[in-house]
Amino acid sequence: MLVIQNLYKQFGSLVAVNDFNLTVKLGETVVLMGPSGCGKSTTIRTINRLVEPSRGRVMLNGANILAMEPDELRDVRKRIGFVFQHFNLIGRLTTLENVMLGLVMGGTDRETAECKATEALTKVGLENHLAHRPDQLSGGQQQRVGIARALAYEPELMLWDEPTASLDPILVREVLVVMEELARYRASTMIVVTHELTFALRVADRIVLMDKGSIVEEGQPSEVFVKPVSDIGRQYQELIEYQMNTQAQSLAGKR
Ligand SMILES: Nc1ncnc2c1ncn2[C@@H]1O[C@H](COP(=O)(O)OP(=O)(O)OP(=O)(O)O)[C@@H](O)[C@H]1O
Repeated sequence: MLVIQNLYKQFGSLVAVNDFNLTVKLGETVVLMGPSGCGKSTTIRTINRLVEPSRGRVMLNGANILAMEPDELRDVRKRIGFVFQHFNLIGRLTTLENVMLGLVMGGTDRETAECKATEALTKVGLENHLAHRPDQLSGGQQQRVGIARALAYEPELMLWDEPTASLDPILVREVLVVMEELARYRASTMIVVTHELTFALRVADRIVLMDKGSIVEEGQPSEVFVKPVSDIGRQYQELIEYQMNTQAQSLAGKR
């Protein structure tokens, strides 16, 4: 279980995350949404201290990540997968080597690392691309390598920071399909920052809406998007209605 208590982050005079509290159950998928600049990325990055929060507690299975010494932090980070918007693959390494690299650097022997990396790449449907280099892959495939890199650690918690944001719409789908499968399989607890409404509607167990650094609303998609209680929630509701109406009208026009 992940328990985030009073998480707070200030950049100079700007409060980016303002007393954020959230409890995430094992295997749950929480989607964090909100307007640009409301603090989603900063929140998710403070969980494993890619960004050092100003104060708060992040308890993963009872241990406070924010109070950990470097050695302990390094160990706990092996149990937390992070998928970024930019895949940051190493161009001269193959797909397999890119996924193996972190494991080997973390002390896993090469044979075990190769086994785990192959298994992770198979989970994301890239078992036939092990020897390819990043420039031989599409953006969607490159992001799937990024996902496999996180999965290879068999993480108990996966943090996703806008994993589809740098992909064109056709490639977005292939990444969302992989994410959806992972969420349904409940292999790990997932916190996903995304603007992908369809994914949020279909896959999230819980939606957390943020505005100006604070949580303004949370609940199941059917609550937040159907009976919103916040302005941000109402804006998403209108957007969903608009998209559904537009699609219905264009379908009707084609008949
Ligand atoms: N390293 C930093 N130094 C100073 N200010 C920062 C830093 N990182 C983020 N901020 C500011 O903190 C606020 C929250 O940023 P954050 O990236 O967390 O928002 P976000 O909701 O993820 O936005 P987006 O959806 O556009 O990615 C913004 O005002 C941003 O400019």
